[in-house]
Amino acid sequence: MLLTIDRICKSYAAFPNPPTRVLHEVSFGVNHGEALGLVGESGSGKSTIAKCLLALTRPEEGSITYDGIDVVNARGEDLRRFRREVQMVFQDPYGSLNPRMTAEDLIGEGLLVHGIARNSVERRSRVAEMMEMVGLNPDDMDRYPRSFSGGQRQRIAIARALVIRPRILVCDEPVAALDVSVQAQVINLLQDMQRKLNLAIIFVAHDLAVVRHLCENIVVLHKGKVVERGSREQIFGNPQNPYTQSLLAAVPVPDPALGRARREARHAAQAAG
Ligand SMILES: Nc1ncnc2c1ncn2[C@@H]1O[C@H](COP(=O)(O)OP(=O)(O)OP(=O)(O)O)[C@@H](O)[C@H]1O
Repeated sequence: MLLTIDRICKSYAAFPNPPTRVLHEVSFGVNHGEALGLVGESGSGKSTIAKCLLALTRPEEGSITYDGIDVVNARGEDLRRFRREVQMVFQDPYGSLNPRMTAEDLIGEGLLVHGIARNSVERRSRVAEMMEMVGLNPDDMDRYPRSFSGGQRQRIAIARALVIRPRILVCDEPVAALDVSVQAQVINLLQDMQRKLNLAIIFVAHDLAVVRHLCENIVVLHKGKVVERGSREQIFGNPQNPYTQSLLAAVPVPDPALGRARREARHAAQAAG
């Protein structure tokens, strides 16, 4: 496993009330090059997990291990390596990009911060190469975010994360703010990057339909607990947990026979208690 999350628990302070626990012994792992979907409704704890595994907040219990690094207690060179190799794309391409920075500055920032490009010429050429890779025109690198469309801004955010060649990309609802037609393009781009760069992707979403195309494995979260995890085929073809079944009921089914089989399986599971 490249990243292992082992029984993490997290509470938030709720003064004057006692702290509220929002994650209960959450465990899962991600392999090299794997796309994993983390799915659950609003408030189920997805973003809190993402923050824990990016070392932006600390769980009170449990451990997170990345390639031999104890993420919760990492310091110095270990923390720097972790911050370089595990990158993030946020939901809102409008809010996550500094409007005063050009595409070149935004995409090239990580090269500066991590001391990867030796000079501005090399940085510019790496930015141009990355822009091409994500389907942007390098001639546009002097433009500001406001002059790009929503989908293009998300491509800038993806290029910005990938330019320093991370091994894991954590995407927190990366297409939720985009038009449906643009969502598929961004998901295809992520899949393309996953394959080309042997990138592991943790794709956080409230909607199972969104993870279906990209993610080989899926973790279903409900009220801060993992209620089911399995391959895409297991989760979509033979879901065991009633909560997963209810999430699936909201996903449009292109194949009527599959829809019927799924309804029958759901009724059988309900009858069995
Ligand atoms: N900083 C905070 N302080 C107190 N409670 C918080 C904080 N952040 C999140 N919570 C609570 O923790 C729970 C999980 O929230 P979280 O944002 O992780 O869920 P989510 O599944 O990502 O939801 P969404 O899809 O709406 O972003 C919720 O009940 C939320 O109200």
